[in-house]
This record gives sequence, C-alpha cells and structure tokens, in this order.
Amino acid sequence: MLSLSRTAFLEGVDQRRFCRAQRAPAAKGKAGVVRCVAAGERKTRNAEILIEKSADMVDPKSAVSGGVKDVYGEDRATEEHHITPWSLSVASGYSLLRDPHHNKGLAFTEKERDAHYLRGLLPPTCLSQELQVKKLMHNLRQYQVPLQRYMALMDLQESNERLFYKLLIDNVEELLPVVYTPTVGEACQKYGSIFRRPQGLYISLKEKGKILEVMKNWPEKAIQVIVVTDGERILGLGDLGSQGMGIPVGKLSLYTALGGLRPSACLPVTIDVGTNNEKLLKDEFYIGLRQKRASGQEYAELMEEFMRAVKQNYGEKVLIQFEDFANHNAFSLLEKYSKTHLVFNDDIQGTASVVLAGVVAALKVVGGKLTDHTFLFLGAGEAGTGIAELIALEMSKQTSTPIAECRKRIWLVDSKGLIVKARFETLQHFKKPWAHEREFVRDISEAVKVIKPTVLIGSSGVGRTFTKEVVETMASFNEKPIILALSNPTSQSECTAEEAYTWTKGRAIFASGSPFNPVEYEGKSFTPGQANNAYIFPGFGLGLIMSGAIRVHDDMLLAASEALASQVTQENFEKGSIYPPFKNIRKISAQIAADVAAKAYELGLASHLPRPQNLVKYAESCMYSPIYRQYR
Ligand SMILES: O=C([O-])CC(=O)C(=O)O
Ligand SMILES: [Mg+2]
Repeated sequence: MLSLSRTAFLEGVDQRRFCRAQRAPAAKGKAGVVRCVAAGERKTRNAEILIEKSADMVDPKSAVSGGVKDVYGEDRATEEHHITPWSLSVASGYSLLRDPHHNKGLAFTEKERDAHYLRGLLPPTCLSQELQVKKLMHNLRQYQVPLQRYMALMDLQESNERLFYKLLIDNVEELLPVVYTPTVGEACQKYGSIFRRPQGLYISLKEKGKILEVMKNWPEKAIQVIVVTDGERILGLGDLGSQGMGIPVGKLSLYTALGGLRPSACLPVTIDVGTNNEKLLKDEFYIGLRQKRASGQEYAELMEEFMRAVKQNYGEKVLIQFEDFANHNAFSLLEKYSKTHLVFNDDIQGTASVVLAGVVAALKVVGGKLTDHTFLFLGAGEAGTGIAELIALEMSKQTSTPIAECRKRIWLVDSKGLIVKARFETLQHFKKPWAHEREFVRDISEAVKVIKPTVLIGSSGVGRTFTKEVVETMASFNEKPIILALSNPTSQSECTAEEAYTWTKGRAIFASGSPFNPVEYEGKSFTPGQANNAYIFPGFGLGLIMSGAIRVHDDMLLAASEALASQVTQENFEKGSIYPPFKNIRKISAQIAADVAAKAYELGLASHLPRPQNLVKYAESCMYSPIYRQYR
C-alpha cells in the first residue's frame, strides 16, 4: 500500500488530483508553501502521481507573497498560529477501490491490478465500462419503486463516479426522472430515512461565524458552480428544511451529465436555518436543525456570511445558483447579490428562459408574434413573475415597445384572484408590475373566461388546478390552446398530459415541468415536452464559466431561450413537443453555452480572453467525459 502522506499547505490545488508536492524554502518568519513540481504524469516510487496542470492553480509565488489566494492565512501564519494539516495521499489497493473518483470496479485492467495492488481484491474477470453500464441498467430496471432506483444511483455516485455519469449520459431520458424531478422530490421528503452517506456541504446556524472554516472542510478547492438551497420551497412540496439537500445534489449531477461541468468543480450546499415543517420537526429521523426557521436579520446575516465566504474562498467567477428558496427570500437575494456576485436564480430565471423557448417554438405551430398573444398565469411567485417578465422583455425587444406596455398583454392570478390595479397597495413588490386596469375576478376559471388567453401557464405549485372547465374554456376560443402545467413534481402538476389532450380533443400544445408518458388520443400519439429548467441551467452555467463571466445579464437568458427554441425540429412538433428530446441534451447545452458566452463577450462581461473563434466547438471541448482514465 502506497502512501504519499505528507503535511501540505495547498492553495488553489485540487486535493483529489494527486500531485507531487515539494516544500519551497520558507520565507523568513513564514510557513513554507507546497508547490507542484510537475505537469503531465510522473512516477515516483511505485505511485502513480497525476497532476493536471490547471489554469486555476495558484502561482506559488503569489501564495508566498501572501496574495489574495492565501484565503486561510496559512502562508502568512507564524509558528504560533494554528493551521490545518492537509494530508495528500495516493490511493491504491483497497482504498483505491473505495475512492469514488478513481474506482473503476471490475474495469481495472490486468496491468492496473498489478500496478495498483489490486490483485486478489477483485474477482478475476475484467469488464468494459460498456458492459458495466449494461449490467447496471439491467439491475436498475428490476426495481419497481422509483425511490429504490434513486438510492441505487446515489450509491453508484458515491462508489464509482465515472460509471454513474456514463450511465446517466447514455440513458438520460430514462434516468432523468430518477436522479431528478419527480423522484428527487420524494427522496427529499424521505431524506432522513434513506440517508446513508452525506453528500454536499451543510451550513447551519451552528456554523455562524465559521462558514469560511467549514468550507475549508470540503475536499475540493477549484469550485466553479455552487447550487444552494435553504430548503424552504422544495419543488412544489414546501418546506423540507435540511432535507432539501437532494435538490442541489440532483441539479449538480445534471450540471455534469447535461452540461459537462467537472464533478469536482461542483459544490452542493444546504443552508439550514431551521424548518417550519411540523411533521419534520417531530420526525425522529429528521437530519436538520430542530427549530423554527430563523428569519429577518439572523437569516440575512448567515446568508451574507455565506456569500462573502464563497467569494473569498473561490473567487469572483464561481457561479452561485439559488434554488428552491421561498418567494420572500428568492427575489431579494437575487436582487442584492446580482450586484456583487455571479448569481443565477434557477426558479426565476432558468424557468423563465425555458418557458420562453417553448412559447417561441410553439408560435411556429400556432402562428403570430409574441405580441399577438395574451398570456394568463396561475401563480404569481418566482416562476410566474420571472417568466412573465422575460416574455415582456422579449416582446419589448422584438417590437421596440416600452416594457411597461408589453406587460399589459400578460395577466396573473394568485391565491387571492386576478391581479388588478385595485389590489395594488396590498400586493408584494414583485407582483405590482402586473396589476393592470380591469375588474377583479376571484379565480382561474373566471379569469380564463374574461381574459380569453391564448397561452395558459400554471406555476402555482398546486396540483389539479387546471380543471376540465378551465381547459375546455381555453379550447372554446383557441384552435390550438397553449397550455403549460409547470408545477413540480408530478403530483403538483396543474393537469396531466392526458387531461390536456382529452379535454381539448387533441388540439392542445401541451408541456409540463415534470415528465409525462406519451398519450394516445383518437389514434394519434402525443409526446409532450418537458418545460423544465434542466434544459437551460447546465448549458447556461457552462457558457458563464467558459467565458469567465463575472455577472449574469437578462440578455443572456434571452440568448439561451433562442438557442433552445432553435433546436426544436419539425419532427418534434409533429409528435406534439415544443422542446427537443433530452437525448440530444449535450449538443443542445453546447449551443446554449456558446450563445450565452457570445453574449457575455458582446456585453463586455467575459474575462477569459481572447474570445475563442468557434464557441460551440470550444464548449464541446470543455465538457467532462466520464470515460475511465488509464492508470499507468
Ligand atoms: O427542479 C425542477 O424540476 C424544476 C425546478 O427548479 C422547481 O420545480 O423548483
Ligand atoms: Mg427549483
């Protein structure tokens, strides 16, 4: 068993990439600094030493000189100071098999088994990665219960990361509903009971004042994307507290599988300020803080400390994706931190971008320009107002009309009824732009009758609200009513695909946030598209990272929408879908990334210069491949 264990003080070096470290002469009164002495692959004794020379690696000189990268002050520490004894080791033998980043299971070759002390630790057969995928898919299909599949996949992610991603990439349409919506919702509800190994970073009120130190416990240093939730509005399932961790974990596995970000560059975070979910507070298996949610100043201070620590630890260009925060925090966090950080709210901006893409694509079937259509939303929260605003922005750009005018074609209904001028004073700030002059009506079925929308969008998080009456009314004045039931998971969908097609006699252009199986209606088969932000955020994030963008701009969201809409083919339309199939998602993500990056360069927000000539090719070349690496 090899061990290259030594005490090291590393800055900016990915701990999982084994590097031969060498202590540089210590400056007077300062601790020494470790630097990596080799680029490429080197051999030392029997150990395989891999070093990937990365642009993110810090120049040893800047670390010695106490530059900005000396986040923890280790290089500046004098002998009296306490510092962290990072230990680097090269996995081999038994520990190699238990290292998810390097384990290949039965795919280790004979040569590798000899070189890495694996003889006898594996049965004699050697399998290819393809055969491993085939076997695993066969096994997964034996499970009838989706949650069992989810657990099996999480076990795989924790034991053989490359195989997990190979499986997911090669079988994306079949496995997306397992690692992601809707099954991930059930997993979060039961997270405490199914909890085996922790994933992601938990930052609770207990860590107040020490968040930077807590971040230091995470084994990776070169983080590019963080998905963070506070668990208060997990999908349409409400407050799940710390158990919301399943969402950042799931979203980031899509960042890798769909968008090609390296797994080691992704950090899932759950901020735990308590939960108001009584059931969880009483649940003996609950994993989070057992207290009511902190709010106001206490909440704001913890978030502020977190946001500062991220920037201090990972720099200016790490993308922070806010996910499943409740309305009352989501808008204000986005507004506050979009001025100082690279932030993106998936529920406001990602969902808006994917829905705009679907609407733009649908108009190719229905006809007319955006401004010829009338939109009615059920739900005026993050998704509803986010989508409405992006549609209005696109209308405004297309017609050079002030955005305030364009908003007038868009109506929203919340839990109290239609949003109208008469309610203005009592409305939350994010609803105010949608308060137009009209008589108040109480609910969606009345609103559909008076507004006569051509596009009906559900984003309320409440299931079964597009009743037969609502859908039939839509079909009574629209030849092809566009109906989008966005709420997740499936149980919260405003109506099912089958209901939409049946109640409109096969005339609906339908899409939903959660997946539905194809529907047969009077001899015709309809394959509804999935209007889920999973189409956008992986490519969007890749575009930001590869261009070194420092801020998100609305024009980038429009660029992502256009890129997605342009991928919908005649064949997709004929099947009833306004989105391309997920099986092409890596190609789609590369296109989205390229167009987002192009916009970043155009707006002067990109910092990776010079701009690559062919951004699509560049995006593809940046993508992580899950194929096993050869070990010498
Ligand atoms: O996670 C999903 O499937 C889409 C989403 O962001 C949400 O519903 O909050
Ligand atoms: Mg979400």
